Amino acid sequence: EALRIDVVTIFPEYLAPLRAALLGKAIDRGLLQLDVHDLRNWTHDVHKAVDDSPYGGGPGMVMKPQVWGEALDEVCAGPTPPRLVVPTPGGRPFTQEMAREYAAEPWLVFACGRYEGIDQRVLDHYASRMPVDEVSIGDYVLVGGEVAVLVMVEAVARLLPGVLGNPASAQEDSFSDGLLEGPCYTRPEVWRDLAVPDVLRSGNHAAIARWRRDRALERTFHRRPDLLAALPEDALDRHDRAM
Ligand SMILES: Nc1c(O)cccc1[N+](=O)[O-]
Repeated sequence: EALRIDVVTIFPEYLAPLRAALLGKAIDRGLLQLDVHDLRNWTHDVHKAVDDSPYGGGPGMVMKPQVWGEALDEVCAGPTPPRLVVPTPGGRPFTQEMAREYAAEPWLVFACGRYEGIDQRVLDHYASRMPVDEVSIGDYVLVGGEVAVLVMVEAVARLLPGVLGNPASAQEDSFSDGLLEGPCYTRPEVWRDLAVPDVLRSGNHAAIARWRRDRALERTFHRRPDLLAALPEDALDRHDRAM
């Protein structure tokens, strides 16, 4: 059963890249189904208003509950409800583990908020009818949720059987040891006076594995010490610790 994805947004054209390249082919092959809906289709005024000023004052505008209610009632209609995913800076961090969870779902609906966000009552109302996840892809300020949906759909779709040539699980293993990927090289042996590290051309597979792990530990230590701290006690051997 192909994963079904619906996206509701005021900028449907922002989701066009999902129909290009690898993901476009996966859609053509029926590995996933993507439908993008313009939220303004559920407005009834001449200005197609989707937002209004915030109760309590403050800058910016808030997206109106009525419009979202009519849109999601229609988009989420079906015998079994979807999982509703709302990208927002105040959400739970999106992780590879969540991508795996989502790839196992039959139906995901993404609600893209703009402005200061969607009236909270929309999330509260739908939480009584289906799972609602408020999810963040990172601690920086975007203009809306559309780009976050591109990120999440790519991370999820690549896990679906048949989407990638070689099964994604192999690449995911690079995360499974909890370290960052180290440097990689290919031909030529020397490029602009920079040579490939000798060990990688030595054919000594034990030395190569050791060198690669050392580079991964070094990089993780310098760029993501939080990942090192999160490693299980027995993940690092004596040599690792001496790095
Ligand atoms: N960070 C952010 C935002 O500023 C607006 C919408 C969604 C997100 N996010 O998913 O991380």
